[in-house]
Amino acid sequence: MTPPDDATAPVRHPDAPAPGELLGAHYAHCFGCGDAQPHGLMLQARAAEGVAITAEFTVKPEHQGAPGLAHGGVLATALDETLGSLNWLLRVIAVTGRLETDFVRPVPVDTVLHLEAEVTAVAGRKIYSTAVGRIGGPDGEIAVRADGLFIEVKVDHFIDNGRPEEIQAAMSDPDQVRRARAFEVNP
Ligand SMILES: CCCCCCCCCCCCCCCC(=O)SCCNC(=O)CCNC(=O)[C@H](O)C(C)(C)COP(=O)(O)OP(=O)(O)OC[C@H]1O[C@@H](n2cnc3c(N)ncnc32)[C@H](O)[C@@H]1OP(=O)(O)O
Repeated sequence: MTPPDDATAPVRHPDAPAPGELLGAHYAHCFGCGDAQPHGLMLQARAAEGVAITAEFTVKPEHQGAPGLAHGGVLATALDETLGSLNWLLRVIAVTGRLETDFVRPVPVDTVLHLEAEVTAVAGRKIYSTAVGRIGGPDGEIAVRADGLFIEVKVDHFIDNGRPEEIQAAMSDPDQVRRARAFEVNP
């Protein structure tokens, strides 16, 4: 998870959303950010300065592990989704290769998890990033932390591997196609 010596600083794409702008879901059925997943996290991410974002996720009863507490895997999903959203600021399609999480404090149901994440380095197709999640407000105590290593892929990664029903539906959704095309022509 340590960038190699030849890694470079990340470069924000000129067409990246402005600081403060909501990123929006990359896919309506995404468990992390989609608004068509009633039990999903519906995480909302906003661009920040540089190659960084902030995001919020409210823990619902559906997200419990122990009574009244968020499931650790759900918290890892929130971190994964937040880190994955960073790649939209680079205009790169990338998937999680490795995710290291620290669970520092329990997170009760109804808590708003305030996440902040940034890309720290890029080396070829490898994108290194880090995130924290706080409770009790954006400046509250750190409850979770993660480091991510994302690997850049082509859109074919999804077309070749996804279940055909969903791929066909995504390909015929004009918004989804527009977003994928933007990735392809503005790498
Ligand atoms: C119509 C459709 C529209 C679609 C619109 C798109 C929407 C955009 C959706 C985004 C969605 C986000 C959602 C949240 C983020 C997820 O949760 S993504 C889902 C979870 N992740 C996955 O499913 C990934 C599964 N893994 C794989 O597919 C493959 O292992 C990978 C990651 C693509 C890598 O395979 P590969 O391309 O063959 O790459 P490979 O040559 O093995 O490795 C490249 C480099 O990465 C390193 N590497 C690879 N894996 C690892 C690893 N696990 N640990 C450390 N290093 C690694 C290699 O060592 C190598 O390093 P160098 O030799 O260059 O130094």
